[in-house]
Amino acid sequence: MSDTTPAYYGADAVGPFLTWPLVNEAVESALKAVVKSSPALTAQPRRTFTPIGSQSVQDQGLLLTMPAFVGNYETSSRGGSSTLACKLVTSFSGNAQRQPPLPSILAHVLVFSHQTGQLAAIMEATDLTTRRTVAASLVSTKYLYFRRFGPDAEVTRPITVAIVGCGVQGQMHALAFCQSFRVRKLLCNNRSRAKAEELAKLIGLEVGGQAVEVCESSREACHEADVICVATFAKEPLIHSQDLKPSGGVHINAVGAGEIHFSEVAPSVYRRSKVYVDCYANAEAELVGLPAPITAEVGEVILSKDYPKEQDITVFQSMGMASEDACVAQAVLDAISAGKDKDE
Ligand SMILES: NC(=O)C1=CN([C@@H]2O[C@H](COP(=O)(O)OP(=O)(O)OC[C@H]3O[C@@H](n4cnc5c(N)ncnc54)[C@H](O)[C@@H]3O)[C@@H](O)[C@H]2O)C=CC1
Ligand SMILES: O=C(O)C1=NCCCC1
Repeated sequence: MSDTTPAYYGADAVGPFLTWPLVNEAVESALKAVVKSSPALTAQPRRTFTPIGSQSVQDQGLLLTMPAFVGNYETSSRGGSSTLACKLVTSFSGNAQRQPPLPSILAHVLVFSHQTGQLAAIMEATDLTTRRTVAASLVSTKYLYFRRFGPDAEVTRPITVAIVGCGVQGQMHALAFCQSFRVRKLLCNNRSRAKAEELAKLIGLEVGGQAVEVCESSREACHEADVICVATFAKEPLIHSQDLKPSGGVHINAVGAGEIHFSEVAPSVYRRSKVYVDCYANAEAELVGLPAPITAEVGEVILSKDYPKEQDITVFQSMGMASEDACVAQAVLDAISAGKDKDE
């Protein structure tokens, strides 16, 4: 009988493969694959939320189950690829206050053979989750912000970036945006100043010569920003219409969530904005009450090239979707087995 024990890949085994080219490509594939008109075959049922405790869901913790099949999606290395996976992820917003602190978001992805249904691998996916979420913001910023200024703007155009919320997501957004785009200034704000200062220090160490400012308020961080990334557990809005650059031409990656996904950004901002999502199906379930209509899925914009206008305010309402995790996990597995083949 063949060995059916799934391979286990811990964080140390997965980490070296989570490069920006790999993660960005896999996430862009997933964003396109969920679009109805795409040639890929995607099944991404609604994720489930299991609240732990009976008081405030957000304070107690959540377990999310996130299944997806993405069939026949495009990759540069393999042509058409398919993946079947389910991510199990917990969100405990109090973890950062523990001694020693733990990440608020912890995850594993189970990857199955899409031909036999056998469980092929279990992959630690905490860092994968962080990076694929940042990749969704990078890809969205490329197409929803930069492309409004022309085909090479993501390489040529300098931007000022605000990071509101300097936890795991905020830190990784800051690093990746400075490494991927021409960031002339990075403005950081966090509820506790110490975290914003920690991030400024990290950027100083990792990205030589980067101009960074720690701001007392989210307003101060946002007032001259072209691109804003907000990733907190705030239940009340942190970003208001009057905080934005008066000239318009602003893109917001709204990544975090309080009790609802859109709690960090004020209704006054949504009402002035074009709002884009990763996936309509999730939005139907998870963005009930969003104060503005949804303009399109990000994948639709990539495929149609129907970019926003220069002065538009755009919001990428990032919920996170299972297809992103499945495509990234599959790309990591492919890279691991390509490495093994080379060694043999
Ligand atoms: N859209 C997506 O795909 C994903 C979204 N997330 C969300 O991103 C957010 C941040 O996650 P992490 O960075 O991992 O968490 P974290 O705990 O590492 O960082 C959260 C940061 O937000 C700040 N914060 C918390 N509550 C706040 C409040 N009420 N007002 C202002 N600031 C507050 C904290 O000081 C902390 O620096 C969470 O809401 C999480 O659920 C996480 C993973 C994927
Ligand atoms: O997509 C994910 O993964 C998450 N989304 C919302 C918050 C927890 C993790």
